[in-house]
Amino acid sequence: MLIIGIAGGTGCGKTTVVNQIIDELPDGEVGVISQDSYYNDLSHLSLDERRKTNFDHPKSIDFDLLEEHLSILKSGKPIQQPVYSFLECNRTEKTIPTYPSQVLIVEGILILTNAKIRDMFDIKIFVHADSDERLIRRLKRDVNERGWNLDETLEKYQSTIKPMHNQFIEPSKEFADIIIPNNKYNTVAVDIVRTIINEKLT
Ligand SMILES: Nc1ncnc2c1ncn2[C@@H]1O[C@H](COP(=O)(O)OP(=O)(O)O)[C@@H](O)[C@H]1O
Ligand SMILES: Nc1ccn([C@@H]2O[C@H](COP(=O)(O)O)[C@@H](O)[C@H]2O)c(=O)n1
Repeated sequence: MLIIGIAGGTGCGKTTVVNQIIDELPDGEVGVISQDSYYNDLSHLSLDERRKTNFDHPKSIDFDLLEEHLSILKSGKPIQQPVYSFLECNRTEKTIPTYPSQVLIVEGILILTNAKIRDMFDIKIFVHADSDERLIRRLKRDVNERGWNLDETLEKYQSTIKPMHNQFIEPSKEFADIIIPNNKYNTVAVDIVRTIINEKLT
């Protein structure tokens, strides 16, 4: 199994790049795991308390479970990937059966910050977009899709998202084998990654 890790700050375009990569590949040959599925279970907190959680710190992620799941998939067995609700700020009771595949993409803001997870990747990619681009994309998404208003998003950006990005995410860029500039859609970079994957699949 070839495991590709794709990191980068919030709004840099990780999900978009992953979708562009897999869009033209044969169905079911490339599996995808999102770091978001592995946010800690916060069922013991009220929704109000959960909404105040710092979701940009490495401690917010259950890296032990992610590591266990990657090992199981590597050994050829399926896992039950947790399903995360951004509106509830918590894992749901649902899981998605995820089967071993020849190629597995793992994406998330913090995945290159954890040494054990990093070491499981054959290829490490960091998607870069300037912070103003990322903030604009993030504002639109949080307000339209994730249940936050403009003031809440800006407050969160200044109090946690930006400092956590500078402390943990940006420094993890040094572990990347490939950096994809993504202020604009980067079809050349996407084609290169797809070529690497196709070589593995043939
Ligand atoms: N290169 C790009 N140029 C303009 N908008 C983009 C680009 N890449 C992604 N977006 C948009 O930015 C938003 C965040 O992208 P997404 O892929 O969800 O980022 P991430 O997964 O890194 O948080 C989405 O609305 C997406 O359509
Ligand atoms: N309940 C939550 C949990 C996380 N976030 C934010 O998601 C960002 C990471 O996801 P990307 O798709 O942007 O990579 C991260 O910056 C968290 O602040 C959230 O808003 N709500």
